[in-house]
Amino acid sequence: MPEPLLTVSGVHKSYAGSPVLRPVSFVLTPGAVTVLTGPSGSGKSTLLMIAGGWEAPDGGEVTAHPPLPGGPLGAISWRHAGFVPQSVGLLDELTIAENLAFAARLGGPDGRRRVTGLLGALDLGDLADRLPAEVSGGERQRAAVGRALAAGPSLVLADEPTSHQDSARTGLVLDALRAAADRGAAVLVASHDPAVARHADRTVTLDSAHPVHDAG
Ligand SMILES: Nc1ncnc2c1ncn2[C@@H]1O[C@H](COP(=O)(O)OP(=O)(O)OP(=O)(O)O)[C@@H](O)[C@H]1O
Repeated sequence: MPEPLLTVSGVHKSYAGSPVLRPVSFVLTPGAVTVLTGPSGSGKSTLLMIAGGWEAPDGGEVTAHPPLPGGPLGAISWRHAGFVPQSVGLLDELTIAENLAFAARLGGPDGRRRVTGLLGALDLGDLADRLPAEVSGGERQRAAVGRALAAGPSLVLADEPTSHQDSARTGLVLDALRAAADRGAAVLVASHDPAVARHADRTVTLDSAHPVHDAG
């Protein structure tokens, strides 16, 4: 069993005194896909942001071994942490291929080959030259998955990356994430989708920060 790449230890967060993430501890290991589940509002997105260093926890620690190089703002650099935001967030003025190529530039000389492979693997080959506004929501989401993987990061953080996919395309997204793990990335996927959970090597379940009380 490889050593963990990232150790999350007792991390928790509140906003305005109200807990949004209960204390959670787990490790992410190179080669493994870990699926993060939990009720809506249990803090999955918040935890992904904390894991990548884009948000600070109120307590607990996230430690990388060896330390992952930081970008100028203190988060893990995009070269090392590939992120699929729930909001997708492609650059509107660039084509689908250019969005991937832009990220791939961070990943060295294999970038162009990696982009071509990802476009094919994510069923985006015919859409490569379209702008994000000219493709569907699911296609934009798959492009965001491709962008996250294009630099060959050692850590992949994906927030609901199959929420706009049919079952066949869910399989393509899961295969792409699995391929990233197979080449040594530690992959963390937040998802409500049972198909994603079935694909997990490990599952981390968050407790509800705000339990829903039965009105009756
Ligand atoms: N900037 C913020 N200020 C205040 N509250 C916030 C902020 N960001 C998130 N929250 C709250 O924190 C809680 C956790 O949000 P988060 O998006 O992490 O949950 P989630 O598990 O990803 O939810 P979902 O499954 O619905 O996407 C929610 O109750 C949300 O309203």
